[in-house]
Amino acid sequence: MQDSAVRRNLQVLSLAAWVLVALNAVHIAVFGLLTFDEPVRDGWARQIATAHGAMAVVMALTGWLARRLHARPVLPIVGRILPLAVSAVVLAWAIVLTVMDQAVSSSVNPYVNAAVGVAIVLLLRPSTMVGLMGMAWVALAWVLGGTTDDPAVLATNRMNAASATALAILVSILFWRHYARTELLQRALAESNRQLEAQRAELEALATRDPLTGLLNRREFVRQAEHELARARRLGAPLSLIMLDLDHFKTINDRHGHAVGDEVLRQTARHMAGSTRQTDRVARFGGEEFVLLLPDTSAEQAWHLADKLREGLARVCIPTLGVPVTASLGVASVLGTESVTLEAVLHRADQAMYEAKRSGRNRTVVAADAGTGAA
Ligand SMILES: Nc1nc2c(ncn2[C@@H]2O[C@H](COP(=O)(O)OP(=O)(O)OP(=O)(O)O)[C@@H](O)[C@H]2O)c(=O)[nH]1
Repeated sequence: MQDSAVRRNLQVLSLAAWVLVALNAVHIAVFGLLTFDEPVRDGWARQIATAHGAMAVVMALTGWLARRLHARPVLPIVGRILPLAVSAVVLAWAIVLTVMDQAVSSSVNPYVNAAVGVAIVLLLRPSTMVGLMGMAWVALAWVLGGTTDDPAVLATNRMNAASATALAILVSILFWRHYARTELLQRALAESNRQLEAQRAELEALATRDPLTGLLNRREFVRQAEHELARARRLGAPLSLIMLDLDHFKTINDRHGHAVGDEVLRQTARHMAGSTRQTDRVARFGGEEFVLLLPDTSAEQAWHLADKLREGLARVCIPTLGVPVTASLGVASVLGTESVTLEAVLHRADQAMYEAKRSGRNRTVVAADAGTGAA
């Protein structure tokens, strides 16, 4: 049986078992206190009280076990067979009670109650239910043959039990079908939720990431940088930007092909992302141009990082290239107190980067108005 049905059975059993214990207690009290002058009736009342006592112990154990097993992440085999075993025990017990009752009445009520009770409380596969109830009815019909002398009473008891058996099977099948349909719907819903979530994540990645390098794209970078700039202004904290442009990238493309050019871009992106803090933002701004946003970072600290990046880039190994990759970097910083737009800071970093290109490439320049001068 599916895990969900077994778990649902264990959950229901952990409560239903205690309800049966309470019913057993009421029966023990009533039949234990009843006294009759006739020894047959007196003996019958003791037997009923004893049978309920035995069942109370079984059900208390069942309730305790079902609760423990239900909490387990992986269901052990005992958890899987418990609901079926309990159904069989309850039906066997009801047959015993029914036979005992024949001493004072001709009813099959205990069997009827147990059959309908099992059908309502537990979710069993239709084939299991048919087998179980079929065997129970055959057993009852057979033992009644030994305890009932009147053929009319025997016939009506067997037929009443057969009707209860059929009713229990019908109820059980209806419950099972409802469960199976709900389970299927829930699975379909979970699957479509999973697909929706995957599509949402994919769309978000498409909207915010550069597909080649996986870095933030320009639009998302600008959105996040605006937010960081406003935060820096509010807190009076410094903020720096590094603009990085690969040197002679066109030559790399022309000599080695676009695939190698793309690999250089990917390795550069990996190098940049791997050299920065989690709070920093790295983006591919377009072509072979990258940008880094460094919150809470002064111009001097940013220069150190930029130059470390530049030096590290030469060690990024692309075997087919033969020569090291180099880049020109521009650094611009703002103090928290400064009222400046993101566009203006980006422009300063861009100017500094072009200054690095002009003065020979493979170097880092800090924008003059950031206060540190060129390096
Ligand atoms: N492989 C590859 N090349 C790209 C991509 N985007 C832009 N490029 C190429 O990058 C090259 C940039 O060339 P330029 O702007 O002349 O710059 P450069 O050759 O690096 O020269 P300097 O910046 O002055 O050192 C162009 O050839 C573009 O085709 C890309 O996604 N993949």
